[in-house]
Amino acid sequence: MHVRGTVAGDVEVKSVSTSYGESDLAEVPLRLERDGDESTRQEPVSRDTAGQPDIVDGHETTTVTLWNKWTESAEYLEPGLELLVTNAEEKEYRGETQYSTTGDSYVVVEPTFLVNVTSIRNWVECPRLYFLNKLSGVPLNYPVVKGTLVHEVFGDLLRGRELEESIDARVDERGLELGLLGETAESVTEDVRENAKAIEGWLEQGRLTEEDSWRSEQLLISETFGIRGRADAIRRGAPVELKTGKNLKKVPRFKDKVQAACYALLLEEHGGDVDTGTLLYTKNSALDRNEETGDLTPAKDFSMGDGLLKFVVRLRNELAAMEIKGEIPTGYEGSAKCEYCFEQDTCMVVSGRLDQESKAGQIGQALPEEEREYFDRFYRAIEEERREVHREYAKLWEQDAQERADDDRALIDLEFVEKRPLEGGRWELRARRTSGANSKIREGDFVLASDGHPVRGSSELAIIERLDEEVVLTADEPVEVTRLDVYPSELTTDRLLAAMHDALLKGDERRKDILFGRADPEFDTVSETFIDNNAAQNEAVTKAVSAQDCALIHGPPGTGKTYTIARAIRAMVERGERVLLSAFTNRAVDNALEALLEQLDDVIDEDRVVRVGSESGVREDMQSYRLERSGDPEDRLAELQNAQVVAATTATCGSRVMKEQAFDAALVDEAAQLTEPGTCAAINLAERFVLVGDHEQLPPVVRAENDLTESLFERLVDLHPDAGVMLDRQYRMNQRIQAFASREFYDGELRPAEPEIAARTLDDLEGVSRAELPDELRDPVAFVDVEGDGSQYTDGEEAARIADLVETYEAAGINRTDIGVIAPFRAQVSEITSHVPDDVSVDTVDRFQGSSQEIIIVSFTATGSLEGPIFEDYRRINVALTRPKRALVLVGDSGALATDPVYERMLEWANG
Ligand SMILES: Nc1ncnc2c1ncn2[C@@H]1O[C@H](COP(=O)(O)OP(=O)(O)OP(=O)(O)O)[C@@H](O)[C@H]1O
Repeated sequence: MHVRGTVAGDVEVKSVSTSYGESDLAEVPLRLERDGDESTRQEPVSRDTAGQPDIVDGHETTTVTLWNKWTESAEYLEPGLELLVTNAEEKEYRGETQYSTTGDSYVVVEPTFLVNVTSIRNWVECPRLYFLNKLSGVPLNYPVVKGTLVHEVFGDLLRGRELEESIDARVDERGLELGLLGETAESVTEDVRENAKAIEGWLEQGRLTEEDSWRSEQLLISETFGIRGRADAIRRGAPVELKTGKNLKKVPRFKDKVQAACYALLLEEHGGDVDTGTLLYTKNSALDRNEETGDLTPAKDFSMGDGLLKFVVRLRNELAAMEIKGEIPTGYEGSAKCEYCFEQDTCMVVSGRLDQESKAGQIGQALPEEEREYFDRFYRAIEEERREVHREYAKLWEQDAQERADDDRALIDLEFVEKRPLEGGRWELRARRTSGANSKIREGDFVLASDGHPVRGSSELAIIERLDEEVVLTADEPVEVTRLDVYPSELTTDRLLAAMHDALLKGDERRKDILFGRADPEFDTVSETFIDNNAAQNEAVTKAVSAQDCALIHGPPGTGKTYTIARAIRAMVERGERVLLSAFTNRAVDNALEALLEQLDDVIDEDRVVRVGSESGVREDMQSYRLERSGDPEDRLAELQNAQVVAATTATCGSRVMKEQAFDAALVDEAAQLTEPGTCAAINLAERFVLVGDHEQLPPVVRAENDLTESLFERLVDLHPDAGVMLDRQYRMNQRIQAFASREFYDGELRPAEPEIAARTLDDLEGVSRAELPDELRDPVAFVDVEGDGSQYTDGEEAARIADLVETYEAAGINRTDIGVIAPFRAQVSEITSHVPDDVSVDTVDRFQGSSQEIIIVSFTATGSLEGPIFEDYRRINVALTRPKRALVLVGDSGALATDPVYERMLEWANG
């Protein structure tokens, strides 16, 4: 029986005498968890449990006794933490049902906190090392790249690829990284070959006996133990870990055993019975027998004892509890000796700079207090964001398939079509969609492809190659795919942390003075005219070009932000500077790049402009600028180094490759949609920076509510008003359309750039006459009152009315592709989509930001009262109302809207 609940009070640890001698025990008051609908709940399978375990639920508080070594985990317990005890024993005590651990029990603290296997491995080495790794990320260095290559070749060999072919292909794929490291393909090939020999020899042995069954790298998630990771390989159901180092002892290193034991736990949860683990030290086979003494066999097996598995769970508990409590490890938690640690210096520097307690001690001077306070705040905020990612993982098993689909996180009910082996041992999987449901899942995404359940079924990490009526995926191993789930990734969180670390601990002092408001940004004198028909744009370019530190360009909708950025970059390029162009989304990067290419036409050669990004992320017409990663290291390096303009998303700016680059200036578009550390990822790479954005439009997209919700752009606009310029002439909207937004969000300062813009109407479109429209639609702004159907997130009546409007416009000669419909909820987007023809674009505000249409129809989806979030943030309504050029139609219940002052003013304007 499993017992799960929340710690409800103080935990008492004590020693008692039993018939076996002195024993430790901890009494934990636990408020038992109440689970959902009994009939639909599936329980995880667990070690040593025949059949389905029962879970005790209800609301009552009981006592759970943890015996012996589990008292170590009890030490970290605090009220509010979640606890799971597997295979617990039930007993009656003074009329109360209580529970205690048995010999088969595991005690898991905060099981939904999914700890990565590599984190546990780092933690056992030293908890402080785990923290340092988390903070600074893994830099680009040869051992890391070589390690990755050897792992890739290992996977290829297991999938039956030929050794030399695999090495050549894998080394080729890493051309760019190797180039940056100054390596040649030949020397790396040789190095990898030496390591791969160990693998091949060992595989051969296995094949001789014909007993081996293999599979390559597998992603495993345990909902019971709160662990996830990717095992390098599984042989006869047992984990095999590859290490590119040497080990001349008979037995594997302890930390390596711990890692293999994590995979054993994961495999057991998936129905396995693991009694051994294998470590393969590939360097052993490259050593010279005459020079080395010891056991040179690469493969070391060990038996997977119960004690080790439990030890691993206790380690994981310690880590999870510290993270949940937001504590930072000091190193005293473990027994490692600092003098043997390669990271001792780094550890001391970080401890010194941040004034953290550390076993290694501190060196250097502490950062000013306000910077340490900033670090603490943002560290916490980023970790909260990580928790949200962990919650996303938990939803993989907490929600059923339909809930996942409704939440837009899965494509379900696919019909499996076929699996086809690809060259190089990978697989192509095909499935047919049985419904046209919308989903977040896009081509190029990593997804969990499963035969029904992403965690409990057979599942693989796959890439979506194509997504229309049919889904085409590629994966390492075949799976009869019937369902795809969004794969939650911590990569963004990891990069935010590293960007903050770099900005604070490696950042230039002057830069920090600016960021913390200790100094004012300075400007050179530049008297050139860059743009002669728009004074604010000209001032913005002048500020960008002359900035010694930073410039901030505030660009309301349609004011030529992209144009201004392009013009500024051209001026910088003409001055011989190297420039980084970045933005939050790939789409924005490509848009800006397109505008820039026009400007750069006669200024520099095309090959000096490089777009860094993945094939699926970069727009079709920008592919020719995309930096190829594979090929000869020297050529790849030259291509990047030669580039005077590099364009990449801010996430990519945090990649190992981009972190090696340096620029004179970084220009960041859509900066108001970026968190502070997200912005730092780009500006860390440059001497000075220019942020362009509009804090009256959408804020950063984050899961948690904390310091990450305000952009650096917005903060700096307040902090350094003199470094800012607001573009005040817009090139998009008819005068009538822009009036409300200008008044409400831009102090009435926004105006049409030219009389023709102000006077735009649908009459300007070919074959269109407003005279053919009903009276109420002739004005550029119209309000259509619909009472609505009373549902919370959808409104069928509004959807039907919108379908009529589309028909009316069509009858007046308007192309359907010129109409956009914006709704506040995805459910209403689906509802409207099912009412209107396919070529009308219907979406949420978030997906419309940055684009424009001739006609925009807004569905408010509010009935009766305004309770519940409609466009819950006024910035969303600003975006929605500023997308159209020639006509805007608002559809909603005027009674409900009039209850909010902003919407009331909107109604007055629309009806005016
Ligand atoms: N100084 C200018 N003279 C003439 N046309 C301009 C000028 N500045 C911008 N434009 C035009 O105005 C339109 C909008 O410009 P742009 O796309 O740069 O705006 P934006 O502010 O980036 O828009 P959004 O708010 O959608 O991000 C474009 O067609 C652009 O060519």
